[in-house]
Amino acid sequence: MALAGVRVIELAGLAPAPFCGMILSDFGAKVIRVDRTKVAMAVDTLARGKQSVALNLKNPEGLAVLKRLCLQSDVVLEPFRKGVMEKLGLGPEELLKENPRLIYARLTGYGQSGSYAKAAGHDINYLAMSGLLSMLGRSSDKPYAPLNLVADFAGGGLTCALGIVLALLERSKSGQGQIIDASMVEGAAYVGSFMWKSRSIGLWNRPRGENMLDSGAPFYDTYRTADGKYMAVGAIEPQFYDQFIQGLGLDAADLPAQMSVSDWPQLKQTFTREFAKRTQAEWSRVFDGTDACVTPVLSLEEVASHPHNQERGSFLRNTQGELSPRPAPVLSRAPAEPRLSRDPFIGEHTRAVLREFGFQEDQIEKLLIGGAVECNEAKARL
Ligand SMILES: C[C@H](CCC[C@@H](C)[C@H]1CC[C@H]2[C@@H]3[C@H](O)C[C@@H]4C[C@H](O)CC[C@]4(C)[C@H]3C[C@H](O)[C@]12C)C(=O)SCCNC(=O)CCNC(=O)[C@H](O)C(C)(C)COP(=O)(O)OP(=O)(O)OC[C@H]1O[C@@H](n2cnc3c(N)ncnc32)[C@H](O)[C@@H]1OP(=O)(O)O
Repeated sequence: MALAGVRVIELAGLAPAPFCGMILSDFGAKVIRVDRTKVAMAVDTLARGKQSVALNLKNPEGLAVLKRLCLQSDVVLEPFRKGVMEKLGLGPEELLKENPRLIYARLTGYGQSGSYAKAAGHDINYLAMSGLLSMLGRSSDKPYAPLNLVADFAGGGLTCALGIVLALLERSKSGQGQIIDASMVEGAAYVGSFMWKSRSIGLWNRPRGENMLDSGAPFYDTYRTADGKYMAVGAIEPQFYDQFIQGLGLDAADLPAQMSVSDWPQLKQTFTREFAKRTQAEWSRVFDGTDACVTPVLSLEEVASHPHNQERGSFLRNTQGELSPRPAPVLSRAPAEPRLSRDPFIGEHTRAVLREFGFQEDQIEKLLIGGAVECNEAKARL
């Protein structure tokens, strides 16, 4: 796998950093998640392939353990508010001084500088600050966040993983580590570069929800079918639009021109009426095998059994029976090999990891007794 041999210390966080860690793990890195002690249950649902060590960072011995793990690793991934790691004495200056090859990734909402740097926030706040949220939503409705996909995951976890991979690549030439300042505001804005840069061609001249790609256009929207499901239409180019109109059983000569914006509301009504006449399965049979760019809106329960996804093996099931997307993209020689075993219990690998990092048995026992670390091997064996 592409990242085999890379050792990552991931400080447990909420959603973006766990996703970043899972990407690295899926592609072969050894990812050790540092959890708190005395926690009943892991809230990281993106823990595929990770190991868990439970350390009490408010205990000087626990802190010393973390420092040792970081100094013997390639990457540290931290999801805390600006200044937390420095307060612990584990800021990048300290660690890079002792391990100059270390890649120190800091995944935050607002970045390491600026007046918001220390403020609490979540995806919706970062999305709002990126400018993108103002663009998202239906006509005459308020802005609408598409789950927490854009800032937390695309602009946060994924962008941070890209930064780590770039830093690893650069380190293979320079021998030097570096600090990654991954701000979800900036990551989200960057993911939205097309929106920014396509303003010059007038793609976003109209109010929210009234442009071609934001559900304003009748040929780029979803439509309800007779069985209460939906079809997605993305028939932008004229040759594909023609096939769409044909599939609906309409005659283009009876309709206004595709790009006549003032006629879009009327066209939407026509398409709405037509789609309501058949079920999703019936419309899928009409459009499958054409270039009309019309597809069923599949539920999470349906995606894995759709023939196309099934043929490619796009979803995988772990040993617990849970279904999830397989890692993307697919590399031809060194593809991801995601683990199918269950996620780790908190502290399941404390002892094994400490041994691997050179701690002696008597030292481990002392750390356990003193409450600096916690071990849950027994729970894992039940
Ligand atoms: C929209 C998403 C978030 C969705 C996540 C939801 C899925 C979950 C959110 C709440 C969860 C529920 C909740 O926890 C209650 C239940 C708990 C139960 O166990 C499970 C069920 C729950 C219902 C649970 C269910 C789900 O998990 C939830 C619903 C997002 O947008 S995520 C993006 C958030 N933003 C960022 O990540 C940006 C960077 N980070 C930050 O800005 C801050 O970290 C943040 C997120 C604002 C949190 O601030 P906070 O004040 O809490 O922390 P920090 O200032 O960062 O400081 C951390 C302190 O913790 C100390 N520490 C860390 N590790 C250890 C350790 N091992 N031992 C000891 N101490 C530790 C660290 O030293 C800091 O201490 P100080 O404050 O003293 O410096």
